Formats: sequence, C-alpha cells, structure tokens
Amino acid sequence: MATGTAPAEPSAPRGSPDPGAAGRLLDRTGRISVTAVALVLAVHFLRPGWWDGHAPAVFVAGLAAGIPHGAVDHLVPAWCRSRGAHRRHRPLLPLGYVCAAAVAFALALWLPAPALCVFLALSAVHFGRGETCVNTLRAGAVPPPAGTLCTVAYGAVVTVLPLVRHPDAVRAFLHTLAPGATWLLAAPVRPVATVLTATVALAACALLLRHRRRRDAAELLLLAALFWLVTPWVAFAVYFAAWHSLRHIARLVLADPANRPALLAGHFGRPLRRFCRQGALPTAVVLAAVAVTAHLGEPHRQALAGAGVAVLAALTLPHLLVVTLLDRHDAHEPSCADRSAGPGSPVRAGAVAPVVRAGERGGACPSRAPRT
Ligand SMILES: CC1=C(/C=C/C(C)=C/C=C/C(C)=C/C=C/C=C(C)/C=C/C=C(C)/C=C/C2=C(C)CCCC2(C)C)C(C)(C)CCC1
Ligand SMILES: [Fe+2]
Repeated sequence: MATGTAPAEPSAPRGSPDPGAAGRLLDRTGRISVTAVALVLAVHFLRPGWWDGHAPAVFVAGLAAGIPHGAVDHLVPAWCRSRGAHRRHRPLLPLGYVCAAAVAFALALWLPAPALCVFLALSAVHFGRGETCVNTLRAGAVPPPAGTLCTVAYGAVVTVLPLVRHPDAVRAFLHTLAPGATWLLAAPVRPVATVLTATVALAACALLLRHRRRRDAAELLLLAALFWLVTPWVAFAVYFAAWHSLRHIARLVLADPANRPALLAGHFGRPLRRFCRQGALPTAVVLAAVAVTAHLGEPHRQALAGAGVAVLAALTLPHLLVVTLLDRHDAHEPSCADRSAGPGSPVRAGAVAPVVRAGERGGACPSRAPRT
C-alpha cells in the first residue's frame, strides 16, 4: 500500500518484440466496457425510465453473456503448475469444480439467508479484486496505491450500492431468493451502508488521483454513477457482461501459455478463438443448468433471473477459488508462460517484454502485461 509522494505511471518496458500486445488487449477490452456503461448511462438520461421497462430481459441476457468468463476455470490450475506433476489429476478438476458448486448450492437451499450474505461478501471481494488486478496489469505491474482500499471500493460500489440505492426494485426478488435476508434493505442499514460505500469510494478515488491513476479513478466513478442512477438489474447486467467478464477473459487469454507466441506476434484472433473453443462446452452446460433450474422452480415472472442468480451463486465458490489461485500464483511465482516455455524459447531467452512481478513490488496482483 503506497502513500506519500506520487510516483509517475511507469513507462512501457523496452526490448520486447511487441511490448504492447498485452497492454493493447487490456486497453481494447477496457474501452469496450467503458463504452458499454457510457451507452447505458446515455440511454438513462435521454429516455428516462426506458431501462426499467426492459430490465428483466437485459438482466437475463447480461448473466448469460457473462457465463463464459468462468468457462475455462478448470484449465487455470494446469496453466499455473509444472506440466508433469499434476497431469494425472487434471480430469478430476472439472469434477471438483462441480462438487464445490453443488455444495454451495445445497448450502444455499439449507440456509438461504446466511448463504446470500456470504455470497454478497464473496462477490464484493471477487469483483473488487478483479478490478484491482486488471488495473495492475494495465499499469505494467504497478499495483494501485492502497490496493485493499481500491478492492473494497470497487466491491462495495458493485454489490452494496445497487441494493441500498434501489431497495424497492430488488425487495421482491431478494425475498424470493432468501426471505430472511431482507433486513439488508431495512431503513437503518441503508443510510449507513450508503455512507460507508461513498466514503470508501471517494477515498480510493482521491488516492488514485494523487498517484496519477486518472483512468482507474474515472472508471471507479463511472461505475458508481452506473449503480447509483440506473436500475440495478440493468446496471449489474452491463457490469457483469461487458466489464467484469470481458476484462477477466482478456486476463485469461494472457495467462494461457499456449497463446504466448501469437500474442508476441501481436495477434489476438487465434488466442480469442482458442478461448471460445475451450469455453464453449462448459458455457453450454451452465446455460442448460440455468434453464433446468428455472423450469424446476416455481413459475413466476422472474424464474429465469432467479435461476440465473442461483446457479451463478453456486459457481461463485469454485470460480473464486480458481481466480484466487491464479492471483496468488502470479504474485509468488514466475509467469506461467515463462515456466512452460522450452529451454530455447524466446520466452526463456528474455525476448518477451520484461515480466514485472507484483510480488517484487509488494503489490496485491501480478502482471506480465506491459503498459502501452
Ligand atoms: C469450468 C467448468 C464448468 C463451467 C464453469 C463455468 C461456466 C463457470 C462460470 C462461473 C461464473 C460465471 C461465475 C460468476 C460469478 C457471479 C457472481 C459473483 C455474481 C454476483 C451477483 C450479485 C452480487 C448479485 C447481486 C444482486 C442481487 C443478489 C439481487 C438483485 C440485484 C443484484 C443483481 C445487484 C462446468 C461446471 C460446466 C464443469 C466443470 C468445469
Ligand atoms: Fe468472475
């Protein structure tokens, strides 16, 4: 966590055949997510109330579009471990993933209210950490100042703000999911949670600006505006699909050792097609699970939305474990791509853009993406 004099953002590393490939991918995905949120806000201002009429459809579409970002989770442990040692365990990973999701689902059925609170807390950590990691990668392995504060700020804006700012829009849904958890929307809870979220978000923005991380600060404010102004269904849908998922997919594409040569040559098409191939079947399985859960549930207007949230809540546990593994591995070990490259490979020979490890800088999150 840094405070004190403000360091300038780092300059792009030198000596790489394509020093900006990773940075360009993160920049492009970043621009797409900012544009999507700006468009949602523009419609909100130009056609007030328009989103309210389309909220259920947009929510379901957003959840579905965000599912692929977890679809290669079962491959991530292998990317981050030595090749031979764990090969025989690989077929067990999908099984372990399904079991963890099943346990989470059973717990949610058994104790819905505590499970919802844990789900919201885990979601806040997951989203907050996701943003902090991507910002670190984009800045060439320089973690944001006070990374924990930024993580809490992003997490609270995305999970607390929609609930406390629009209680009437979510009350009935929350009651269906977990009847005992509607205290989250109670009158005394909301002002306290709103003030805390605003304080943390403003403090994080001030620190980011002091350290010249203008883009990170502007994005945090943009997300705060989205969740403050727009109905939570639409705000969450656009955030989940076009922001969190898209940026996480960029990170996965960068983490897959097999993509290294194409990325070094500045090609994104092949790595993205590889991701789509790898993620197609798990995505289809999860979409089918949502459809079946919706069909089994009580028929009501929001059955699909409820089933989507229930299945995502179950997947959150294994997804979070895998993403944490990726974060921790990158913070303490050389990059996966470095270790999986052969002895004569340009990666080992140092022809790749210099890899700056966050662990060496005391940061929460790693990077092998040079800043453009
Ligand atoms: C790999 C694999 C697979 C797949 C997987 C996947 C595909 C995953 C995904 C994952 C995911 C995809 C995850 C996600 C997560 C999510 C989250 C974390 C969310 C959160 C949310 C929230 C927080 C919400 C909130 C709310 C409420 C509650 C109410 C209303 C309003 C709102 C919306 C705000 C399988 C199973 C096939 C098999 C094995 C292996
Ligand atoms: Fe995620």
